[in-house]
Amino acid sequence: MFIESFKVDSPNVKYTDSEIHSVYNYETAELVHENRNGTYQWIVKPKTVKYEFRTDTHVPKLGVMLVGWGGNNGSTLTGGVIANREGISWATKDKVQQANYFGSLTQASAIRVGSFNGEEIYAPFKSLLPMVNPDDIIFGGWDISNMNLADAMGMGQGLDIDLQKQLRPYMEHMVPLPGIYYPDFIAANQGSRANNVIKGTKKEQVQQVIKDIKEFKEKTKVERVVVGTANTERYSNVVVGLNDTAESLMASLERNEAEISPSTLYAIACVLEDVPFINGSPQNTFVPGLIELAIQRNCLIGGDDFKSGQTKMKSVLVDFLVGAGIKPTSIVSYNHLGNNDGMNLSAPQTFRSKEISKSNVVDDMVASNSILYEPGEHPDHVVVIKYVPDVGDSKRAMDEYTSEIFMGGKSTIVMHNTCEDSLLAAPIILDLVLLAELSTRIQLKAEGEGKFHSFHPVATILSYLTKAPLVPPGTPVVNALSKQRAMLENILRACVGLAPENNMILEYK
Ligand SMILES: NC(=O)c1ccc[n+]([C@@H]2O[C@H](COP(=O)([O-])OP(=O)(O)OC[C@H]3O[C@@H](n4cnc5c(N)ncnc54)[C@H](O)[C@@H]3O)[C@@H](O)[C@H]2O)c1
Ligand SMILES: O=P([O-])([O-])O[C@@H]1[C@@H](O)[C@H](O)[C@@H](O)[C@H](O)[C@@H]1O
Repeated sequence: MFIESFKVDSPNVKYTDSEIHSVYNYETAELVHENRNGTYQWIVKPKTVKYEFRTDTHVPKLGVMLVGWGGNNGSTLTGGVIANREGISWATKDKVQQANYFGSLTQASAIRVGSFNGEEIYAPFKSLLPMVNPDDIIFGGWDISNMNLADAMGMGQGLDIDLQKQLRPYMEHMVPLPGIYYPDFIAANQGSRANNVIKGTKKEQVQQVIKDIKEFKEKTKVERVVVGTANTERYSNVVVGLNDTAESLMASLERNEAEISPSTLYAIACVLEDVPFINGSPQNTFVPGLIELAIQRNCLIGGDDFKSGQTKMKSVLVDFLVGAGIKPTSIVSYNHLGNNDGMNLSAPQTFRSKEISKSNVVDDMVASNSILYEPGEHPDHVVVIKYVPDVGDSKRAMDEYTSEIFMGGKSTIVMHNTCEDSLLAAPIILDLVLLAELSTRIQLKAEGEGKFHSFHPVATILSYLTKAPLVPPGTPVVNALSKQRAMLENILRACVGLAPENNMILEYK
């Protein structure tokens, strides 16, 4: 059975007019290596840590400003939210289609709440804690192209024509603010777009972005703003004295250093303005100096690179294979597509950013099983992306997974996936901004800690949505999709006094 909402009745949770306060016993375990009876043994010591969570239940009016707003994903997301907000339906060659948020974890997935008269009860994921209603989001942002959002949506080829026609009146007046443009960081084929750029030094550009954010807040009266990047750049060189610390990065800004990328400049502006910043693109926007700056100023940053298609599937399949004791020995991921990101990725330097973010996704799963892999051993892993204009946003992905099975056997799994790239990514962007905003309303305190505090500013909680999760120094990177989703759901369950979903359903055993 499915219910729309619920409240928890437990001594571990208290609802007030302004917050949800919960107490949660976090069950974990620590190991010691001890000499027991003359031989060393690994001893596991279960440990319970009492946490308290406080969630501010005031849901703010949210503004979302996208870097690359006039791109395929930015225009598609904007159009999709307007279509949902206005209840637009449109004719396709198959049927009359209603607007929906399919592909969004927060808007279209469910959680198991418990049982009622022996029946399993499920509820919307978004019913766990008060979240922003995406229909209410106010969009804005920057682009190096001054194309209005209606025309940009048309270029994107993601949304049906009849829908685009209905959306045009809402979007044709939306024009991105001038962006920060340095051709060295993107493919040369992007140069023809650059007719809408902020002049001045890098410091002046940062100051302009801060001014843009302030003016956006004033004009729209939004209470909170979250910024996301949506444009692929080449990696920035990380250099001691240039961007390795917050101090060196800010000094480099003063010196107008060429190696500070546009996306890092936007990120600096956001951190200085205490605006959560999400990197949906593959490059290392978050150079060490920027990470240190965000930590110093306790400003949420999250990324990298939306996890939407091949890589999302890879983080499921490799987890299944390794978890089943099957040894992947080669993984070949090929895709071709014809959208502007595909054209941008046709340059070696920008492709390299994507190759990195798509390749590291199996590292944690491989490293978790020394029965299958010797230390340092890993599958052959190849990523190929080709630009084929004719297919537009309809990405064609082909993956081949070869594994060793029982007694020298071989298993080869081949997958083919065709999808509109922007229709996969847009709901991911939505989840990222909604969950980033929600996480800034959550405070926690472990036993022994004197006071409540926010989550660590490097938002590991968002890792389910990113190909290459950004984690605080020393934190393990988890890419397995099921673990990432369970982590996110269980943290939100703890905030409302529900136990982690352990799938044991002992009542039926
Ligand atoms: N399925 C997906 O579409 C998917 C999945 C994962 C990641 N991504 C990433 O999301 C990002 C956006 O994808 P897209 O399809 O919308 O790309 P896009 O090329 O259509 O849009 C990028 C936009 O950014 C603009 N831009 C470039 N440099 C800029 C700058 N310095 N400042 C402001 N604007 C700038 C461009 O003019 C363009 O309008 C890319 O980095 C892509 O790799 C997309
Ligand atoms: O999400 P995913 O399918 O693994 O990876 C995709 C790439 O293969 C594609 O070429 C690129 O344009 C998209 O931005 C996305 O990053």
